[in-house]
Amino acid sequence: MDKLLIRGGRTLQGEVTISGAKNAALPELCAALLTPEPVTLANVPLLKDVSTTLKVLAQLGASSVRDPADASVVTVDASSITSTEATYDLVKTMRASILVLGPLLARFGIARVSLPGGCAIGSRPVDQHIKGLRAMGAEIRVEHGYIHATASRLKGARITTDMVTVTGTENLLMAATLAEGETILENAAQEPEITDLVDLLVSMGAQIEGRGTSRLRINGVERLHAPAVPHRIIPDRIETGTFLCAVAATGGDVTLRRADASHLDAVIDKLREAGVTVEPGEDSIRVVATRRPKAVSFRTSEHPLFPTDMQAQFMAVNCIAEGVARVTETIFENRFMHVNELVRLGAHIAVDGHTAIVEGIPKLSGATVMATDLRASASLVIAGLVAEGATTVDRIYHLDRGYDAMEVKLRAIGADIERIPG
Ligand SMILES: CC(=O)N[C@H]1[C@@H](OP(=O)(O)OP(=O)(O)OC[C@H]2O[C@@H](n3ccc(=O)[nH]c3=O)[C@H](O)[C@@H]2O)O[C@H](CO)[C@@H](O)[C@@H]1O
Ligand SMILES: C=C(OP(=O)(O)O)C(=O)O
Repeated sequence: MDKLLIRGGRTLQGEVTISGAKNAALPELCAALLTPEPVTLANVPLLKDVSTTLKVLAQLGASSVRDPADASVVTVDASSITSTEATYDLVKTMRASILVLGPLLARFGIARVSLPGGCAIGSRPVDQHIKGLRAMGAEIRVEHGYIHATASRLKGARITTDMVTVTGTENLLMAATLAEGETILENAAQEPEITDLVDLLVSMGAQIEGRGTSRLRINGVERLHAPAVPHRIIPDRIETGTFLCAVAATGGDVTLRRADASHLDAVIDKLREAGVTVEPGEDSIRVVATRRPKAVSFRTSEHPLFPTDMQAQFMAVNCIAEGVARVTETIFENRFMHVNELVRLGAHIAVDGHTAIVEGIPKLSGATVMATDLRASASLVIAGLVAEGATTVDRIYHLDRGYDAMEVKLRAIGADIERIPG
C-alpha cells in the first residue's frame, strides 16, 4: 500500500490546475448507458473511481476509450450491452456504482446491482433510489445482497424523497429521461454536479425543467443520442476547496486555474471569516494567506450550504487556527474518523455527538497516521503540511479514489511531499 511522506513547514506558492469533478464524472459516465450512441466527455479526472466506473461499464459490455492526445477525454460506447449486472467485487470498492441502476433499468428494463454495503463515513442506505424506481413502476426485490429490478417501461411519477440525496436524485433523473410520461422529482439535490448531469442529459435529447432547483420536471423521451459536442465536466469543487484549505493552513499565495468559485460560496465565506484572502477570477481563484487563520465554526448541509465533503479539510485548518471552533456534521453519522488521527498529530479536538470542538494550537507535530476515507486522507495531508517534522499518511488508496495526482500538484507549489510505493 502506498504512503505519503510529508515534511511540514513550507508555505505554498504558484499555480495549480484543478481537474474535472469526480462526483460529476461518475454519474455522467453511467449516463452513457442511456444511449446506443457513443458519448464523449471532456475534463474527466484521472482517478481510481473513474477507472472503477469504466470497469463496471466494461462488465456490462460498454467499451471506453481515452483520447490518446488528451487522456481526460473519454468516449463510452454502450451500443452492445452484454450484461445488466454490476457485481459485488466492483460495487464494494465504489458506492457510486449504484448509478448504473437507473440507466440500465430505463433502457433495458432490467438491472441487477449489488447493494453497496457499509461505508466508513456512515451506513448510507439506498432505500430512496429503490423507492423512487418503484414509484416509476419497477418491480424490485432485494435478495442475496443484490437489487433485482425489472420494468417493461418505466412510467413517469411524482417522487418526493424522504431526504435530499445526491446519487438518489441522479439515478431517478437518469431513469426518468427514458420513462413514459412526466416525472417530477421533489426535494431534489441541487449540487452543481446534478446541474452538470442535467446539462449533459439535455445535450443528449432529454427534456428537463427546473435545472439547479429542488424540483426537477422530466418529460420522458423514446431515445437519447450522443451530445453534438463532447460534454465538458465542471471543475472539482472539493479538490478546489482542499487546495484553498491547504494554503489557508500553510500560508502562501496560490492561483487555482480552471476553478469555479461560484460552486464554493459557503467554503469561501468561511475562509474569509478565517482571515484568508480569496479572489475569484474569470476561470480561476487566487488564495492568499499571510497569517495564522482564525478558528471558524460551521455545520455541514446540502448545497448551497457547507459541503460535508469539505468538513475534514476545514477541520485541519481549525486545528492550527487561533481560537476555538465548533464543527457540526449533519449529513453522515460517522464522518469524524479523521479526528483521532489529527489528535495523533497533536490537535486538540473533543467530539460531542455530531459536533467536534476544535481548540486551535500554533503547531502540530509530525507522526504516522492512517487514512480512513477519502476526505479524511485529504485532511491528514493538510495537517502534515503544517506539522513540524515528518508525517507519514498510510493507506492513501482512499486519497487516490478522488484526487488527481494530489502530491504532484502540491509539490509543484512548494510542498515537501513524496509517494512511497508499498
Ligand atoms: C458519488 C457522489 O456524488 N458522492 C457524494 C454523494 O453521496 P451520496 O449520494 O451517497 O449521498 P446522499 O446525498 O445520498 O446522502 C445524504 C444522506 O441521505 C442518506 N440516504 C441517502 C440515500 C438513500 O436512499 N437513503 C438515505 O438514507 C445518506 O445515508 C446520507 O445520510 O453526496 C454526498 C453528500 O453530499 C457526498 O458526501 C458524496 O461525495
Ligand atoms: C464521500 C465521497 O464519495 P463517495 O460518495 O463516492 O463515497 C466524497 O467524494 O467525499
